[in-house]
Amino acid sequence: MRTAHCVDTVRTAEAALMARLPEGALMQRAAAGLAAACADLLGRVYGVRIALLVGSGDNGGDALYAGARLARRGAGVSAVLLAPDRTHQGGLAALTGAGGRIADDPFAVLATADLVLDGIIGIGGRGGLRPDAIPIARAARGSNAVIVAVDLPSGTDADSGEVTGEALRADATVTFGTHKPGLLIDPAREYAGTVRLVDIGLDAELPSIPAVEALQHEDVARLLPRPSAESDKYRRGVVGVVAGSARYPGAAVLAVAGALRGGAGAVRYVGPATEAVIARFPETLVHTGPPAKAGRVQSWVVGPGLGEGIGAVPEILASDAAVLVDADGLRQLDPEAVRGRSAPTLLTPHAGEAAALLEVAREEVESARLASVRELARRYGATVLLKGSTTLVADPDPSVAVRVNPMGTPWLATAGSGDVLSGLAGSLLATGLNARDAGSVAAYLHGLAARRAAADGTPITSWEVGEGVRGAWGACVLGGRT
Ligand SMILES: NC(=O)C1=CN([C@@H]2O[C@H](COP(=O)(O)OP(=O)(O)OC[C@H]3O[C@@H](n4cnc5c(N)ncnc54)[C@H](OP(=O)(O)O)[C@@H]3O)[C@@H](O)[C@H]2O)[C@@H](O)CC1
Ligand SMILES: [K+]
Repeated sequence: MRTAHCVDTVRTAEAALMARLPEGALMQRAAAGLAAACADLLGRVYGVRIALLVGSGDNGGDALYAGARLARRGAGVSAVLLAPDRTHQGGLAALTGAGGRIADDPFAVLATADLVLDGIIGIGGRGGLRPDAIPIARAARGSNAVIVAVDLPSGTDADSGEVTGEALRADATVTFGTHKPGLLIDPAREYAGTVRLVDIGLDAELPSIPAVEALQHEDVARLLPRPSAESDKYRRGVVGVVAGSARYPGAAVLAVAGALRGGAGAVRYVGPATEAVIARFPETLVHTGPPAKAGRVQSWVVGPGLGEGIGAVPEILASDAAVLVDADGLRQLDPEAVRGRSAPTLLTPHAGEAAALLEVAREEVESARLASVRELARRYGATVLLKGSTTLVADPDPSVAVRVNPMGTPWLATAGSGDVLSGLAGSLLATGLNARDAGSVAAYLHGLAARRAAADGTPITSWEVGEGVRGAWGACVLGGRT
């Protein structure tokens, strides 16, 4: 599991650790890890030209001490001081003592740099870059240098992943002690590039429950259902899929495709697209009457491609099975009917649907994804999976870590992929996973399936994503064992 903690938590942990260590020890650990990461990225240090962008805080101090280490190994290091009268004095002395210098002309230094270290602001920053830093950040981005952000890309918000002004887009970020939520959540994540975590000994001081966490192969492998010798199809779980319409029969087929690959023992399809479903998947149990008469299920998936036919939603919400509500099912969703449920409930909106549920503009959701998913989970008293390039899954209990899916790919932005995801997550719910695990494991498998299918750089269809779930499942189980 990759975990991320918020700034206040990091500060508290840092204070507890610092109280036991000699002054400056933490910054030296950070700088040593940062310098080593830069050396790895560059492949060599001697003769390399490095520009440090140095702000007024300790983030700049890290950059200066790392610059001093690299200068001692033969790099030509120049520091661009954005707040000359508030520069970290110890760091500056270390840099000049190691042969580094203060840049007279930032633009000339940036034009020839091989590597730029962004130490403008770290976890103490507020808002985007200030006006004096903007032309310098643009010159850095416009150069041929590799840009390495210190702790986080300057101008991005550490806690929320929001980017409210201009920020410096990095090729790599070296972060200290723990990930920050913004390094995992869009839009800030896109500015971070490849993220490397440097251990500075903070782990023992950090709370065991992070703010945000991301599953990895071994976590998924641990959560995936496995049938036992006594399992029959009913004990493995039955998922009911209420999806599709005369206008959108394909949504039913794709939701069933996902459901068949999520580990449930049987899939019941309820709706008008029985012929299309059976033609593709003869193993599906089909029913054309109301869901209540379809037979027992452990979970319902309701919504994909229903169009105007959303009459079954209240009936399904009133059932005692786990319920996943997606797409058209989210329209006219009654918060009281959702909040009153005792069985697990998972809502799976994309940004537009989430915006409608929150009665805000779609851009507001996209720019504040973490806050939006938390607010939806709170309002509906349900687990919410907010789809997107970094899909988030929030529990209604705010003390539970929000899961972020690290397996997204832009190729998944294709018609029908959400239908596959709903079926898959609903199937995992039927096997007994709780809503947060079902949603986050489904998002992971779905993303991994898409990545594998698009590995050769060609566009993929939602059908192929469904087909790829088996391979993704296998990759997690095999990867999880190693
Ligand atoms: N915690 C840890 O475990 C460890 C932390 N370490 C390091 O310390 C870093 C945190 O250092 P920090 O607290 O000094 O804050 P930091 O981000 O450098 O600067 C904030 C200053 O910048 C200013 N400012 C604010 N917004 C701004 C903006 N938009 N644009 C421009 N300036 C802006 C604001 O001052 P103002 O100008 O508002 O008076 C504020 O005082 C952390 O990220 C990590 O790198 C490691 O060394 C070791 C372990
Ligand atoms: K930074």
